[in-house]
Amino acid sequence: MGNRSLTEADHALLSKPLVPTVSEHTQTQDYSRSFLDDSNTQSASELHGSPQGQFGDKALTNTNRFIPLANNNPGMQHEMGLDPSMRRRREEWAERGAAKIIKDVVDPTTGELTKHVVKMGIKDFKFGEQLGDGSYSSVVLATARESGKKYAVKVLSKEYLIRQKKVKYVTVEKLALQKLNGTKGIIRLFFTFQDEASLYFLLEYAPHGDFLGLIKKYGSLNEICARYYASQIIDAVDSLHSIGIIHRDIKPENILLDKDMKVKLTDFGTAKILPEQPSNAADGKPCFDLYAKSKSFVGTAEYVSPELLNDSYTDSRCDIWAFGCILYQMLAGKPPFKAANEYLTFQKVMKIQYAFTAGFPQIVKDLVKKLLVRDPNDRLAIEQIKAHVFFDKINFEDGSVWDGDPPEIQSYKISAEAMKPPPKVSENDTTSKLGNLQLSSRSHLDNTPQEPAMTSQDQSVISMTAATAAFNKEYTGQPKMGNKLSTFSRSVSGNIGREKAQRKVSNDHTYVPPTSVSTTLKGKDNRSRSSDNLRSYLLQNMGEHALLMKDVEISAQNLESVVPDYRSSIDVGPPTDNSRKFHKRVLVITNLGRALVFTKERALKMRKENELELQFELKLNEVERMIYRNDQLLEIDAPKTIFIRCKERSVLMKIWKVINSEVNVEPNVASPKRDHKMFDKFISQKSQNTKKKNQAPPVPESNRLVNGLPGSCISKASEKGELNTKRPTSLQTRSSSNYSKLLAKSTQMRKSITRTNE
Ligand SMILES: Nc1ncnc2c1ncn2[C@@H]1O[C@H](COP(=O)(O)OP(=O)(O)OP(=O)(O)O)[C@@H](O)[C@H]1O
Repeated sequence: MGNRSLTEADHALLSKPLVPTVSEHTQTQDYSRSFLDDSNTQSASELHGSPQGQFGDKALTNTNRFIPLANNNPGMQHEMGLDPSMRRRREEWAERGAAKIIKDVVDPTTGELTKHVVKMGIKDFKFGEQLGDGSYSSVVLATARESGKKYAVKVLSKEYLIRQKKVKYVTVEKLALQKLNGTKGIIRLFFTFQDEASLYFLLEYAPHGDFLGLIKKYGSLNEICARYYASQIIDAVDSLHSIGIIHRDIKPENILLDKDMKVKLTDFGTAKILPEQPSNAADGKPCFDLYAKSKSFVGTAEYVSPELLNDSYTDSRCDIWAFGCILYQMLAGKPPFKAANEYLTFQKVMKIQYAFTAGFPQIVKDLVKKLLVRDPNDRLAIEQIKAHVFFDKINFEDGSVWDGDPPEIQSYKISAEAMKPPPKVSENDTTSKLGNLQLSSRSHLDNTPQEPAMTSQDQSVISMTAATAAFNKEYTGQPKMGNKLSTFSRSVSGNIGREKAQRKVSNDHTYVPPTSVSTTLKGKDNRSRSSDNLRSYLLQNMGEHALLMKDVEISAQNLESVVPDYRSSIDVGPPTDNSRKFHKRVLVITNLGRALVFTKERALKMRKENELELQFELKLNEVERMIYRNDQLLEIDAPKTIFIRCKERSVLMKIWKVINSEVNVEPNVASPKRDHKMFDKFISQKSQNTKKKNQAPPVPESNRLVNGLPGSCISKASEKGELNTKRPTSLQTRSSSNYSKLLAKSTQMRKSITRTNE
């Protein structure tokens, strides 16, 4: 044992076994009384004379964790070789640390049902494989000797908990799980017991592992799967919040999949249990202040909310942020904020610097954009999430979200459907859905009403149609390059700014095809109308939302002059930082063939950036062939022919790949010299170069940040480079003040390194 003297909480933990917490109804068991008695509570004086010191120290000499070994008869094996006093201690602990369960026993002769108190401890289970490893526990599969039922046992070393000052996490976890007992979507805690070295949480076994494993296995999840799991996750989060519990570390590893492949949230060690507020609600429902600020630095870098990093607080809305990250991850296969180390990840989160992957489904994108919002007040509330058009077919009220069979797991594949803008939902529909979700009954909405004036659906419709209308309007005028692009370019500040800008252009929420456009810009003559090398003309409007442009041509020369640092960035995303500049050059080809080309120009003197946007749409099912005219020009033959010229061959290749994945048209290589191999070679070279360019500046060995913190703070294991292969770990080991100091230090260090490199 370490030298640190025990705190009151430590004493309590060590002396008072964690007692049964929940009821488990089986034929023979009745655990309806979750807490039986405290008779096994040990006094402080007893504690000092307890076997803890001797046995615990011995058991924990080599490891911080005591993990029960897979065994068939631990009683026998373990007792062998123990000296009599140790054996006595062990027996004492088996008695003292056992959980006491009330069991219904049927008398075989009389048939009478009587209640028996049964003690359950380590000896009652066969331990099997290790299921997982957390930052302060190991989780092992256990089979009840009597019933053969499988459980997951979370094993926590007492000494480790005390040494690492994590006793309170265990207490919180136990209390939270007790409070949540029986709640859908939450892992069930049956009971807890302890022996001299460890605490044991007997948990419901989730045989399908964690959600991260599922995403990794399939690479991503399609919309159907994402909807299924996201609806369960958000419903579970809703339940937590309504019971006054904030999870604060929601991430795919903490979402388990039970035997029916349904969601079970776990790991409540860093949860916040809110005190109940006086309620005058007629239904007598408990009331909690879900907006109460908490300053603890908890969570996991990739899922931590920006308010914790920027303003050092969180409230229940950090769970909504994490939900947004996970939703993104389901479709994209990776979290939105991810960098080489925690420090860089934090930087991204703080700046809300993320980008949607190419082909990200529009409807989910619309929702994610409203979740990954810096200001928690602007983030959708749970009721608004549930009312989002993505969950249109989900009934959150009747519990059916938990009833249906899970869909066949499939990875996300771009489709024409996915690229459609989110359907317009009338305000009435949304209001009634929100109403059905009993908005008013939610305490956090009672306390701080959010303004659901504009639904997410409305906003997205504005966004999409206004973008098109804006484009049409601007493009029928004189498209100009560079600084002259006054009407066409815009400085974008986040999605909201962007939508506002678009709304300015189109005051109407619905898109009216601008028929005049097709007549003003028609035929090859239009090329000469352009004052620069960027030529485009609109042939006709197809359908309600389609905008078909022919001969969109961006000359390599032009691209170079407009975008000196134009690289093969194929990505889509909102402006990527908060400096009100649109930094990304984006080319997106959607399945509707809607291509957006964003470029930027930095006028050095003016320190201004201009953005240029081109769009065209073509119907993929009408694509007949694609031809590489040369390595900078791709011809797409459909009823109308589209030429895309771009200096970047990899861009063209990507376009071809995206279109090809839908239409299966082999590209003809016009020039025999340039075959696919050449393209591939070029692409791999290019991506290597791009990777190099995008890498963070080299950090001197001595100053290297490990896990976001100066290397000196980190143990050797991390320095060996295990960091990147590890799953994201929770930050709960650092206290808020320590963390702030370290973050400040690493920020400072980073700055000086960057300065040096500059
Ligand atoms: N009930 C369960 N059934 C199956 N596997 C489980 C169960 N509980 C936990 N696991 C596995 O063990 C891992 C660690 O569990 P858990 O997150 O509860 O530990 P922790 O020490 O609290 O971790 P963290 O570092 O996230 O705080 C999980 O990611 C999961 O893979």
